[in-house]
Amino acid sequence: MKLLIKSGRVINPSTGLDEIKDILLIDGLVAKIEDEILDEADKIIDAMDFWVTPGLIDLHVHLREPGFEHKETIETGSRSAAKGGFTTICCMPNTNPAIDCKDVVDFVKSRAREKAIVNVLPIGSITKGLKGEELANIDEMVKIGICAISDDGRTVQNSDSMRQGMKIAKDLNIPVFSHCEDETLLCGGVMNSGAVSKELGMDGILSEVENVIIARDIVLTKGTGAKLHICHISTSLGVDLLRFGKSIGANVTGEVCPHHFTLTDKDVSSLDTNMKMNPPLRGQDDVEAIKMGLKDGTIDVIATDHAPHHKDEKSLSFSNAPFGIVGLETAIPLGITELVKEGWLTPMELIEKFTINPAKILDIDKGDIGVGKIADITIINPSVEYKIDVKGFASKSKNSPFHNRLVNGRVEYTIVNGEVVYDRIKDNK
Ligand SMILES: NC(=O)N[C@@H](CC(=O)O)C(=O)O
Ligand SMILES: [Zn+2]
Repeated sequence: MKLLIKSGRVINPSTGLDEIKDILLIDGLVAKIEDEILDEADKIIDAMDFWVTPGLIDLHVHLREPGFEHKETIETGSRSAAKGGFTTICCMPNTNPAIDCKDVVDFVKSRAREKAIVNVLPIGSITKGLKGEELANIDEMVKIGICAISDDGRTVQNSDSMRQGMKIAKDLNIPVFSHCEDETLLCGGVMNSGAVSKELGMDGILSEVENVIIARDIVLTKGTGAKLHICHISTSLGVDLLRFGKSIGANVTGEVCPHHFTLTDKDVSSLDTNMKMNPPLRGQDDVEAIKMGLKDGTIDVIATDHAPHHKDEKSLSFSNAPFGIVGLETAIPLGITELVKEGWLTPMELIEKFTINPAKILDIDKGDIGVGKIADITIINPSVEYKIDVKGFASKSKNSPFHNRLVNGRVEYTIVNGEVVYDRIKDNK
């Protein structure tokens, strides 16, 4: 099988390449990257005016299988990923049962093999049942192929358990993804604590809830040397703590989600439950700090925290609805609209945070277009303007705060192992 991508703007952060090129893919691998390729091919994609980038990698996705298939399945989540331009996604273990032992890892891997159209890398839990105390059998899960450990959705409240988990992760050379929330400070909050929560009469979530654990885990990684990755940073001080951690040589990286650089707690005023997620939408100062952190390289990765919930669950009152929003199909347009168009990031810097940086954290040979490498590639129209429409989402769930939002940028093709798994025109007929 030969696939020829013609005349696209190839943006490859790992080599700094940003030029118009042709790319030939043969049998799942990149065979040539040249100014002009005249070889015959089974299929030709005209990528004129489009960006051709390494396949996007999402470190933070909730696929909900096993246990919550009414929200999403590995199959539908992978279709949503493909439509969003992601060729590799890491799935969080807060399923039922949790991904906390060999059997559940096996199950996820075999479902992914049968049903997923993108690469799915399971994340194992740190503690059994995500209960934050007794460690899961991390060693046996690593042997059969988890890419990281995390209790995401929860924090390992017990600092000693977290430290022991980090020591094991360090020995096994896998990263620890930390969802940062001190439950003793939480007090049942449902949105950011501040003027807006007061006005609405809603219980607030202090920034301290998040910041205390970010600080704790940086301290713990400084001691253990484990590779720590801070999930979904939403606060200004959280960005400063990450910057400080890096400055003292801690082995730490961090991610932010598109909603945290696009929206603020003012958007919660409507009490739309699609504005409810964890961590919550914060203040304008936090949004500015996140954008500064993205720009100066403190924040390594943009991840979606794709958290599908059924419409009946999101129809509950704001206080009772579950935390979380879908994100796979809106990440690239929000990144282009809010960060590139507004001058915060160059296209190269944006793509870096979706490709080579997450690949480095996972220590996998992806996120880089090079001759001989696996052909995972995303093709993006960066300028087209349109309104996001949740009805078109491939995800089973539609819980997005971005319905009807005017954006620029759209994924045209997603290619995994040299095969087109998403073709906008063909797949939306
Ligand atoms: N982010 C969320 O609001 N929800 C996530 C859990 C998580 O990522 O913390 C979920 O699983 O629904
Ligand atoms: Zn989380």
